[in-house]
Amino acid sequence: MSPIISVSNLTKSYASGFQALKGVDLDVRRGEIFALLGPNGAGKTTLISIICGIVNRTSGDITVDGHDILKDYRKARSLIGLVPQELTTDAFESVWATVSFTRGLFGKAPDPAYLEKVLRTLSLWDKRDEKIMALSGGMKRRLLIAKALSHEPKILFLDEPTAGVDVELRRDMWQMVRGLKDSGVTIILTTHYIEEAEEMADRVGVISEGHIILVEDKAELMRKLGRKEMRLQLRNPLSEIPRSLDNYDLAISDDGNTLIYSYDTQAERTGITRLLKDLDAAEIRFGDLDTRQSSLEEIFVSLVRNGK
Ligand SMILES: Nc1ncnc2c1ncn2[C@@H]1O[C@H](COP(=O)(O)OP(=O)(O)OP(=O)(O)O)[C@@H](O)[C@H]1O
Repeated sequence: MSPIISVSNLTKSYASGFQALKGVDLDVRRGEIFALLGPNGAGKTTLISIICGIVNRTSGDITVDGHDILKDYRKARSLIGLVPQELTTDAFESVWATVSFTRGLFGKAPDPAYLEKVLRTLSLWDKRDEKIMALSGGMKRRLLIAKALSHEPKILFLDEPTAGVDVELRRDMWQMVRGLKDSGVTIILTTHYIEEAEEMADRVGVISEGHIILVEDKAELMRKLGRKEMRLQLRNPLSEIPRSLDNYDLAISDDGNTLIYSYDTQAERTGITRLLKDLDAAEIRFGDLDTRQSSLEEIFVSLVRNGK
């Protein structure tokens, strides 16, 4: 299937001369949730603003569902809903007027039943006659999403959708985004919260200093780069690791009570059986043992560090 968004060799230099994007290639697949991760200033907002036609590119090509975003701007833009980081709507408008107006801006015929469905999904139906200024922060965020959906886009961009949102609302928003995916909308989200990507994304792209340094299936990424740790609670504290165990990637906790063994999840052998034998030979006894897998956060931090 052809990608729904295709970006090739995209560059962006701002008027200041700063080069925010340095030759970005990216395909977004139809119907997926794609998470774009990157540290502050990496170029995430620049990239999505260019795809959405808010910022001009310097060079490169972008198509949205086959439509060139410059030559065929109106068509390309009509397929996209953008949820920006901040609300820019008139505070004196009502919720209903805002979503109706936005739909009209895209030249779509009125469809109160559709807008009602959107507002109900976002738990804003009861607030439809409220003025925006009377909404809570969480409701305002949901209104941004309702606005972005008002013209029935096929693609939804969410720029930091849950920044500064409490845990409960974050979970609600995740659920809502999953529901949108189920209804066939392709979703691209930028986020600082690795947990969000870990929870939601089908694929993850990492951007650093204007380069896409990696695009991968989330599950594959975690399998490939993930490391596991086995933690052994020692019966007697250790101050140093015996020489006989030099071949293992071992560390001791600060208090000396835990021995930590790191191993590759992809390696054919974990080395655990051999390690346990060698520990026995070195007369190191332990009580409890547990394992943990590295998180996407740890993977991300090491990627960005190495990608520089
Ligand atoms: N209008 C502008 N003029 C000059 N430089 C800009 C402009 N907008 C953004 N930049 C610079 O481009 C770089 C990328 O910014 P961008 O907002 O795309 O990053 P980001 O990855 O979205 O960051 P954040 O996570 O902090 O939102 C930054 O160094 C920023 O300072």
